[in-house]
Amino acid sequence: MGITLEEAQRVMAEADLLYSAADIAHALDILAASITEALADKNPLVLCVMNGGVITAGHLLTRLNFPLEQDYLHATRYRGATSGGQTITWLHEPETSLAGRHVLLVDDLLDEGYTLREVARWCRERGAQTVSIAVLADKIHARRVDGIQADFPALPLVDRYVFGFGMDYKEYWRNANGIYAVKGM
Ligand SMILES: O=P(O)(O)OC[C@H]1O[C@H](OP(=O)(O)OP(=O)(O)O)[C@H](O)[C@@H]1O
Ligand code: HPA
Repeated sequence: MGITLEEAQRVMAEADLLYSAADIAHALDILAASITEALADKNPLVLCVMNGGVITAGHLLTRLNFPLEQDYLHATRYRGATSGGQTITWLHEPETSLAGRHVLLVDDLLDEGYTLREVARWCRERGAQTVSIAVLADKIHARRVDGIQADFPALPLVDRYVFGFGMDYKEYWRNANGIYAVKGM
């Protein structure tokens, strides 16, 4: 599953930049304003969906200037591959009780939707009063499963395989400070 350093370097050298760091910062400002309007008086529990959600959650949280609690979960479908099955693997459940809470899930990407649909269902099953979803990137295609959409999408994405700002190409380049599309994918 791993790739060589040379492949990682080649993928970056050949990639198309879709959104720069400045584009993302601007989109996150707007996203934070929408979330503030909806949740500022709701004492929300913000759950970062690891791993991909970590950078978006970090940048978003510093823009939310109201009382909230924060925790994380790790649910994965792709596990370092570039295509995933329909089964979600839980690697970590949040410690904080969800009962009666307004839960905001924060992730990098809504693609086919299996991951966040399952995570949202799991949160409701544990008694969350409401579950809303914030994503940095909302991929536009017809493969989205029924019953899932982002309440707070920051940026629309073309139907290509992307990396950066939390999203990985075979576990590399989550650290890229922008959103890039892999050449030919
Ligand atoms: O909408 P979907 O088609 O389900 O795909 C989106 C999910 O896939 C990625 O996670 P991944 O399973 O790669 O786990 P990771 O965050 O640990 O990389 C991403 O962070 C989303 O959670
Ligand atoms: O395009 C993608 N990039 C990275 N991770 C992903 N998980 C689902 N789709 C993607």
